[in-house]
Amino acid sequence: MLHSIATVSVSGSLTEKLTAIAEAGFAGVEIFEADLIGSPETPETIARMIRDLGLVCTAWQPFRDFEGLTGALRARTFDRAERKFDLMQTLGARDMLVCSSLHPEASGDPARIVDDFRELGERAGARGLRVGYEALAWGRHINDHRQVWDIVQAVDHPAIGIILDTFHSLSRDIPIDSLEAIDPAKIVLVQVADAPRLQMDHLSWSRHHRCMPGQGEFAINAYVETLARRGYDGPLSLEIFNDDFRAWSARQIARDGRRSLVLVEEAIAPKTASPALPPRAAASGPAFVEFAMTEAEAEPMRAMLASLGFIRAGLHRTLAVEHWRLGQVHIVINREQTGFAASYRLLHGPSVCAIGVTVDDPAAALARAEALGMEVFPTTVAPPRLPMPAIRGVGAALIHLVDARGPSPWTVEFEAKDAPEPDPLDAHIAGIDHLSQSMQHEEFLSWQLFYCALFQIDRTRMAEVVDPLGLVANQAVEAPDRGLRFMLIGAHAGQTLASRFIHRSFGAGVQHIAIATDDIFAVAERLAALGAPILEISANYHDDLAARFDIAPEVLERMRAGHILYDRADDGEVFQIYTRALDKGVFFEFVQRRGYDGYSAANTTARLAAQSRFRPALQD
Ligand SMILES: O=C(O)c1ccc(O)c(O)c1
Ligand SMILES: [Mg+2]
Repeated sequence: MLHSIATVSVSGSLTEKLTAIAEAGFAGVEIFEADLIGSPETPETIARMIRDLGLVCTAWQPFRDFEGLTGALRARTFDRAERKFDLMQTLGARDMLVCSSLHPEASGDPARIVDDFRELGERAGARGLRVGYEALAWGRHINDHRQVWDIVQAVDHPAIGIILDTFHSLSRDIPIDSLEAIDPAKIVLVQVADAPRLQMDHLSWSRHHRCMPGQGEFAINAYVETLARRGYDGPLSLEIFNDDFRAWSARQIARDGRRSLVLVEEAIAPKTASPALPPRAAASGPAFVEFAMTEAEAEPMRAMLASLGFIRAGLHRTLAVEHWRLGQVHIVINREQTGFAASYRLLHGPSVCAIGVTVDDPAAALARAEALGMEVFPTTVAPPRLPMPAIRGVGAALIHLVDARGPSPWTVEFEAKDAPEPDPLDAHIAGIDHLSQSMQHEEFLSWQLFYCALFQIDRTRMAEVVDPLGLVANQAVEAPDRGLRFMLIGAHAGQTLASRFIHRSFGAGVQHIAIATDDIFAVAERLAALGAPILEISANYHDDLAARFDIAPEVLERMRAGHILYDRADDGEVFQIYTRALDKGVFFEFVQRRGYDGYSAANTTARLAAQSRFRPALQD
């Protein structure tokens, strides 16, 4: 199916939109009326631009409030249609989208509507144009594609067909098997948009919360699969009204859109979609987290790591790079003064410049990333360094793809010179539980799609969490065995912890490293002995725990003393300890899960309140 997108889906001027759309590899574009009206370019110039960019104009849209009128109003609307037909011919658009009427005077009488479309079909057909009728979910009389299909059949005109839009059908829970009744030859266009399931009126839901297929909760794949199986092979066109997308980079959003359509096709026909697309990468977990810092910045970092029980396990054989280890948690401090890490440090300050993810087949994962338009970072290294393909991830930091079956970088690249014995805590640390990445809310859906496109990883439900200075969106993506988990934090503009981090680091990145333990009380004791900078939790929190749960008093006292957070859900429970942030940047968590797979929103709120005590005072 031809990949198309409506100009309303991306930000900027019409020419910026068209450029971004062509760059992302779309073949078609729907010209949205408001974008054309707002453009200083003539329709002739825009038509030339569309052609020069190698695009076809899939449709001109929307033509509103057409059907069901009488007298002068009816005459006027046909006159308006003729003018738009002129425009379409200049633009090189063959198809017009007519969306169902909201006009207060419009009649819902099907016979009148059929007459109107028959006449419009005559006029369009005479010019070699077509009209597609779309049911808006909030249309005054027509708000269901089954009604439109009845009308299109009754009109029975070669220039009149149906336009389907997944949002309008699925937001109204219209059964997908109703599509089986539609003659695919009569489908002018299929618009695709996903959305989260929200309780609100359809118009607001549609105009503000649509998202790319795979970013929401609608059964887009089943919808498109039904149409493809029925023989529809016309355009698949994204039409995404989304407040964040309007405020973000047109290029990024267009790229995400293309990626989402490739993924829909992969899901419905895995064999035929694209031979260059290896399957999603099986990832077993984070292999390491690499910090870029200067020597002066490395000193407090080392002190922090040592206070958490990490030991410096090795020094790189050729570079100013250190390997720190606690259990199976590997931290790298890169103090090189040239190269990627140094450039990253210059741009973002001391921060996480790369993470490693262990995958079964790095070459296939890299090929998939490339085929999905992800940015591959060139890495050519000489021994002793191991080749480790890399792609750009959140905040332009690298994701190194580490071969699960390859040699260990810790023994090949590093030398265990003067390494101390592991800390007693070592035996209680399994590995990294998850990494949290803070980002602007506008890019939140983009990174969610990125992870789900590349890895065998799924999303959990999005949660809104309260920071004392604003709401933040939290959404985890996790591998089926939960070996690899990322928590994505979407910060709205403001002073929240996540926003302050983004300002501090000049962009998105890893803010929080959660370490899995099997004994939180052993951790609490050891951290106290080592003098770790523990985040102090309000006594009110532990009083509330006593009210909510039946916890033995002596256990509760140990939690209070160790600043341990606790939650229980179903049959599981979770214990958490947080550290203060290092230089307003990254902080650590120790987490013990007992049959608890979530990310306690209540504890996140308590933790954010505790962290908020260290922010600068607000200015009036
Ligand atoms: O929100 C609207 O008005 C609108 C316009 C055109 C469409 O195709 C659509 O799905 C919605
Ligand atoms: Mg639509």
